Amino acid sequence: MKRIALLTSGGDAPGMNAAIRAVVRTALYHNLEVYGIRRGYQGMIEGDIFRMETTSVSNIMQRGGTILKTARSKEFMTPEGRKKAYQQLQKNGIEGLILIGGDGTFKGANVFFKEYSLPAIGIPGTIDNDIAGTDYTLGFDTAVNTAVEAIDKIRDTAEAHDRMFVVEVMGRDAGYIALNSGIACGAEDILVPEEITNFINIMKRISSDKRRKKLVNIIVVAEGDELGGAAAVKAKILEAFPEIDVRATILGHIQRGGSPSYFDRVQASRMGYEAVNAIMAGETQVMIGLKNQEIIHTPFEKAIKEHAPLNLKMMEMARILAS
Ligand SMILES: Nc1ncnc2c1ncn2[C@@H]1O[C@H](COP(=O)(O)OP(=O)(O)OP(=O)(O)O)[C@@H](O)[C@H]1O
Ligand SMILES: O=P(O)(O)OC[C@H]1O[C@](O)(CO)[C@@H](O)[C@@H]1O
Ligand SMILES: [Mg+2]
Repeated sequence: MKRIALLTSGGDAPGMNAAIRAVVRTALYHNLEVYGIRRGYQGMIEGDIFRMETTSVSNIMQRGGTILKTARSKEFMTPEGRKKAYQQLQKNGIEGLILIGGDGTFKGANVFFKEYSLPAIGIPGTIDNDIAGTDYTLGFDTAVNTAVEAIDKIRDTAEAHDRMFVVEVMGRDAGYIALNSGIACGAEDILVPEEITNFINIMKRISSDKRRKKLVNIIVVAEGDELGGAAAVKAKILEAFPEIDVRATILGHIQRGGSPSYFDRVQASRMGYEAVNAIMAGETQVMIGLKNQEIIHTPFEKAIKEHAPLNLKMMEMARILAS
């Protein structure tokens, strides 16, 4: 293999730039030519491809976002779109791909490989931490720390006013950010999509807190919880307790930005380095992941079929510790 290409796709995540740097520098060390594709699969379709050198990745490790930009491409979901993408890769002599993204990105890679047999290696980059076959996805650590800093600030004002807050964190179908930021901030309740929320229990807890004059309450809800987000949960609380002073806050995209933590930078460096080694060794359709702190290779098929399980024992622990 002489020439590979690299892209970031789906939601951006802190640490993507550190992974890009690791891929480019490792590839160049092994005399592989490396091309960057801007805006994920959409840029692949449009031929937005450029040669990368060692200086292309200088001074990017500490930056959030992705210098390659990212996108969600509807066109790549169609056979015609993927055909155009393949033609662009052929035109540029690309023999292998390294993809940094979430489960959707690897689903796309899987379909693409079935059609065109182009080798591809994945690096899990999503703040959601929801990919099976890895304990960790890039960006999760930074995103949780951002959420924790924000919720701590919300608790200050909640304490000052004796108020209840419902705080919505990201997680379309995953409760990792909610569970971990909730534990770290001592949230009184944590609502996640992986567990059916028992609202009766929440009402019982609020009644008992009221009896013992505990008025400050933080409820962390993942955006994908079946009850709905912060606004829906607030409305349900007011239905049951119209007298309670409650506010809803949506943390939103603040969780996706910012300088990556040391942990995200180190894991991104390890994964980027390993992705190049894997593609050079002739591997394909595997995602580089972490299990028990060690690098592992997981087939895309497995990574996309399952949802990473949430440790529900930690939900129970969180309830006991916050009681
Ligand atoms: N079944 C599929 N077939 C072809 N392409 C797909 C498929 N699923 C996803 N893709 C492509 O991958 C892109 C990224 O997927 P998606 O938007 O789900 O984000 P992701 O990679 O899961 O990241 P995140 O969840 O962190 O935002 C999609 O915009 C689409 O172009
Ligand atoms: O606003 P966008 O870019 O569609 O992304 C929102 C989604 O992306 C994620 O943050 C993952 O990156 C999800 O948790 C969230 O639902
Ligand atoms: Mg996803």
